[in-house]
Amino acid sequence: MKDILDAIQSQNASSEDFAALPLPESYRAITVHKDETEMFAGLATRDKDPRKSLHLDDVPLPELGPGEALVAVMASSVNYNSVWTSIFEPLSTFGFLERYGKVSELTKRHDLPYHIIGSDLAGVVLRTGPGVNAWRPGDEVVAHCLSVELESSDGHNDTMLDPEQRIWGFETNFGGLAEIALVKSNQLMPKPDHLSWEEAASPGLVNSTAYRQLVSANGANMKQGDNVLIWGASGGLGSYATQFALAGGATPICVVSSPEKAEICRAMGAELIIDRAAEDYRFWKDENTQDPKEWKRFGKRIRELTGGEDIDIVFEHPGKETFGASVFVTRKGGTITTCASTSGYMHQYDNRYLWMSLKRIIGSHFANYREAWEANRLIAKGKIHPTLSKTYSLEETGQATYDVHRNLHQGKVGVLCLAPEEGLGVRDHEMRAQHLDAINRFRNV
Ligand SMILES: C/C=C/C(=O)SCCNC(=O)CCNC(=O)[C@H](O)C(C)(C)COP(=O)(O)OP(=O)(O)OC[C@H]1O[C@@H](n2cnc3c(N)ncnc32)[C@H](O)[C@@H]1OP(=O)(O)O
Ligand SMILES: NC(=O)C1=CN([C@@H]2O[C@H](COP(=O)(O)OP(=O)(O)OC[C@H]3O[C@@H](n4cnc5c(N)ncnc54)[C@H](OP(=O)(O)O)[C@@H]3O)[C@@H](O)[C@H]2O)C=CC1
Repeated sequence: MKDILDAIQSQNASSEDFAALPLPESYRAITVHKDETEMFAGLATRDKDPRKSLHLDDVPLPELGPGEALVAVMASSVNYNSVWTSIFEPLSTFGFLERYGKVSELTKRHDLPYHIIGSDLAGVVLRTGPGVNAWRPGDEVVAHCLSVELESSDGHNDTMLDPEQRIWGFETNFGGLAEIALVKSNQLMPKPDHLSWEEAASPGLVNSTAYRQLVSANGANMKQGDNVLIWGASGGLGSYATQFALAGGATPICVVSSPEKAEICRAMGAELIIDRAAEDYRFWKDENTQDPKEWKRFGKRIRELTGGEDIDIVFEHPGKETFGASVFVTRKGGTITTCASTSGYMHQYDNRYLWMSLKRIIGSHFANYREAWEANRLIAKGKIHPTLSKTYSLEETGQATYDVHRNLHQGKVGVLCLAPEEGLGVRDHEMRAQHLDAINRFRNV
């Protein structure tokens, strides 16, 4: 591993040099264990502690198959799916691996008693399998997390519709929170030259998801002037949704839960901000009953901020807690686009406000190959910036995941895998200097 790291850090090793480097038989990786899936039985979601279920293990290097690549991972990031995996909710991910293992001889490799997690990476290609021509050992890359088989025509227009669509490192094994990862080569994209490894690794999953959910015609198809209500606007998804709204000429109405988070949104350029904690919205009277008066109070506040206008697009993900309010505050003909249900997936809303006002709910999930590529291109061009707030070592991934689970973080939380320290891997210093303030906006808040 040391030779691999030396070659990467030299920044001038050739593709042949990388191809000649021997690969280790094993590597360090963050895992959950199949025999521990019941360890939190009976505990409330909040009390399930990722620090107990995430392990740093030595694991054998998987065999490389056709169309695949082994990547030396310099940095990765924590996503909320890392939280779900670590608390075995809503399902243990081993069911996904078992199911994937049944697809073919090659996919059998994924069905193991341990699951190497992680759905983001920035690093360097070490080896490519048969049939890979677009990438070579030594290429500096990031990887998006869409894994598809593409054998069915169902996915040929939009790769997210493939019946064998999976999220790498969540529904497949050999993820990015590790020193080496196994990906399909069509997950690879060029690493933005002006970013460090940990900065480049942090946008992938959430940036692509926000791009499809908000910008793409497969999502809300946002246009100039739209009022976009963004829940968790300084969080993982929200920090990219806010940037897309601003960059696309829309008006974000950012919902956050503290003055510090409100300040981050202001620093991104947002002007209309609601602190849901300070204003104490209680959309639910009790576990089964919502309070439409609170939806109205929230809508009135939005109208105050916008000068009387309602919301064109709601960027939804909290789910149960907020969905009733989201449907209510959307304007006639507007769109609620949802990709998650952090606070509960059995939503309740008043359907009269949906049908009588011709609103639409759009389900959105990650991004297709092209959308992921376009989202990464915007990062590489410096039009959208990483929102990395803090970086942990691989050993500290449990703590990093705990922070996200408990909503103690801002933007994105990074993890150094092979990178010995932060700030390495930048090639285009001139471009970096142009965007330095924006790149560092979420740091140390
Ligand atoms: C990029 C990052 C993303 C995120 O972070 S997202 C957040 C994290 N992800 C999650 O929380 C999602 C976790 N996944 C799940 O909870 C489950 O994964 C799903 C609920 C999404 C799906 O459940 P399942 O059990 O895998 O599949 P079924 O499709 O519900 O299959 C159950 C049975 O129902 C049958 N069925 C499906 N559709 C129909 C239909 N229309 N009519 C009749 N039957 C149907 C199937 O065939 C199957 O049957 P048979 O059990 O016998 O195989
Ligand atoms: N389907 C897909 O493709 C994807 C789905 N997801 C899912 O989206 C969800 C959010 O992910 P991500 O943005 O990375 O997570 P983060 O935790 O980084 O950000 C979410 C933000 O939402 C806000 N929030 C949390 N709970 C509530 C609540 N009950 N009511 C209102 N606001 C709330 C918080 O902001 P504040 O406290 O400031 O209001 C929080 O910072 C997760 O469930 C994740 O699994 C994520 C990526 C892709």
